[in-house]
Amino acid sequence: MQFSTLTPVNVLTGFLGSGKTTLLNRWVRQASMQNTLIVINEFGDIGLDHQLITQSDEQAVVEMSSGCLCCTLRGDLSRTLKQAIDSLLAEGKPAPSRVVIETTGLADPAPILQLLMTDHWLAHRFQLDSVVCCVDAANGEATLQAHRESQRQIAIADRLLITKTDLVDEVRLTPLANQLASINPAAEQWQVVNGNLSPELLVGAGLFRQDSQRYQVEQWLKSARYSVIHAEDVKHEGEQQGDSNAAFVQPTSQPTLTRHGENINAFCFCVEGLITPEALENWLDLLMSLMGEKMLRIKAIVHLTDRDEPLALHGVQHIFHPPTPLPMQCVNDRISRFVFITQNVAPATVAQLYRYFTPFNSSADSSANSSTNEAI
Ligand SMILES: Nc1nc2c(ncn2[C@@H]2O[C@H](COP(=O)(O)OP(=O)(O)OP(=O)(O)O)[C@@H](O)[C@H]2O)c(=O)[nH]1
Repeated sequence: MQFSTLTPVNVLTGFLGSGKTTLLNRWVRQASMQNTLIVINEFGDIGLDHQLITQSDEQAVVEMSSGCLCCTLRGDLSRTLKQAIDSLLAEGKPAPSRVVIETTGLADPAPILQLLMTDHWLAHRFQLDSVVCCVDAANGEATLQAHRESQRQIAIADRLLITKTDLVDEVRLTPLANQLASINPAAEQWQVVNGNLSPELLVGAGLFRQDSQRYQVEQWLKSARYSVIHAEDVKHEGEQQGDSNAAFVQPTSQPTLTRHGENINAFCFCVEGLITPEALENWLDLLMSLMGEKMLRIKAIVHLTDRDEPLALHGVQHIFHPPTPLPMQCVNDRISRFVFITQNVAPATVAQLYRYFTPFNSSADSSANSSTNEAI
């Protein structure tokens, strides 16, 4: 098995004023962050954040201003990284061993993740390690109610940092923490004052861990944190009425909706038994063409009929990373698990569309054990 040599990328997001720069300033001073390239994206011609970052010989800081990386500056990320790396090499310095991208406070992180997957130059050199999102303990709840961008930043994150906890008491903190968990049940939550947090807690959420040279499947997928819907529980109308051309009926489990207008749904869809590559491709194609914009993030471990080893899939909106074949010993069973983080997509819809491409009983002839996941 060839191990990944791609440079890890950490995306630091969070709403305006949530404490990103304060955190970054502390973060990059840590010894483990030596040889990190920091990319700061700011609105406006005169960016200030980069001036707030303590610079040293060990790190390079580059700034991308005059627009937002998630909309107008997409093509500029590869150019910026390439130029920065070229000038480091020209100065006789090593290529960076990590890249941290601080987004603007209004950025939707999804397009930035997409960019890492779709830009040829980037995809062959870098891989996402974690999305870290700062949430202001004092203003977080109000921001969540008012700004869709904030909901999406939280939904897509691997780590949620509740900042400025010195400004609020437990009575205000607990509802915010619960709210964040309802939007993103799998993200680790940490409380941070003035950016003071161990850097190890910010990295290492990716599938491949550089430090251990191993794939950490369950730490990456965190499927047990989500409410679960099983393919086997979704009834096809034809199974009840003997009419294979009929439409689908509702599955047994109902979606859990957050109390936000945007209804961010995070759930895990499990399939026991092997899936044909055709069924997987057709199902995902249909999902992406019907509701790609609403698919904030998809992670999956899939067992297919045409191969022994499992595949890891990672998608953002309608874009998928090339599948990563995993060593068999990375997983404990042969259950395929799809984690969906969506905006306004009901688990029922995802499950019903899956059944559309799988003939009756195809998922029932499994020798796999039943899932160990539990609904939240
Ligand atoms: N009391 C308190 N203030 C904090 C904390 N973290 C950050 N701040 C302050 O909050 C303000 C905004 O922090 P920044 O780090 O600039 O936030 P940002 O997310 O980079 O802001 P934008 O670049 O505007 O999106 C600054 O005045 C910080 O000093 C904290 O933990 N406690």
